[in-house]
Parts: sequence; C-alpha cells; structure tokens
Amino acid sequence: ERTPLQRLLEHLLRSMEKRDPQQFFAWPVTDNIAPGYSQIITNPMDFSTIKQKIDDNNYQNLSEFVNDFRLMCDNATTYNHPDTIYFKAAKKLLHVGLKMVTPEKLRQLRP
Ligand SMILES: NC(=O)c1ccc2nc(N)sc2c1
Repeated sequence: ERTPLQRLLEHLLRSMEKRDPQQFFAWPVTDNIAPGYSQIITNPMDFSTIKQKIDDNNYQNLSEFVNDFRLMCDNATTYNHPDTIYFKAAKKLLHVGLKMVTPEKLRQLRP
C-alpha cells in the first residue's frame, strides 16, 4: 500500500521522466557507453534507481528525493563536457525538475 509520500514522489518521478524523452537518465550509466564513468562518478544515480528507492520506501521526505534527482543531473554535468547533448540535457532537466517541487507547484498537487 502506497504512503502519501510515495504517491507524491511517483507522480513527480513520472513528470520528470517525461522531460527525458531520449532516456539519457533512465538507467545506470555503464562504462561501456561512458568510458571511465565509474572512476569519475562516485555516487551514480538514475531514474530507475530512484524508482526502486520509492518502491522500497527509502525516501523519508521530499528533500531526500530531490537530492537524488539533483545528484543524477550533477553527475551528468560532471562527467560530460559542456558541448555534449548529455550535459545540456542535464542542465535543462535539473531546471525543469526543480521547478516541479517549488511550494507553488506542490500546493497545486495537494490543496
Ligand atoms: N547520463 C549520462 O551522463 C549519460 C547518458 C548516456 C550516455 N551515452 C553516452 N554515449 S555518454 C552518456 C552519458
């Protein structure tokens, strides 16, 4: 049975995933597609891992969820050069995702 927090986080996750149509952030980044990734990025994060953490009721509050979202985007701007589609997609996704969790937007969700 889903807690209210789990329902909120799943809604936010779905909304954020929609803003990643190319699925750059859908799954853990492998060293195959991203040479040296595991040496450069110490705390990997992706949408599938966030989803699992929601299902495991691992997030105690919204901030912990937002921290993982921010980590996922920051990893991409750390590993990828600014002139890559991955860097640019991460910048945009971070911006759009953080706007979804502003007090005004959250107010609209649970009046
Ligand atoms: N999320 C990322 O940093 C990411 C995703 C996909 C991808 N594909 C590559 N060839 S490099 C790369 C990096």
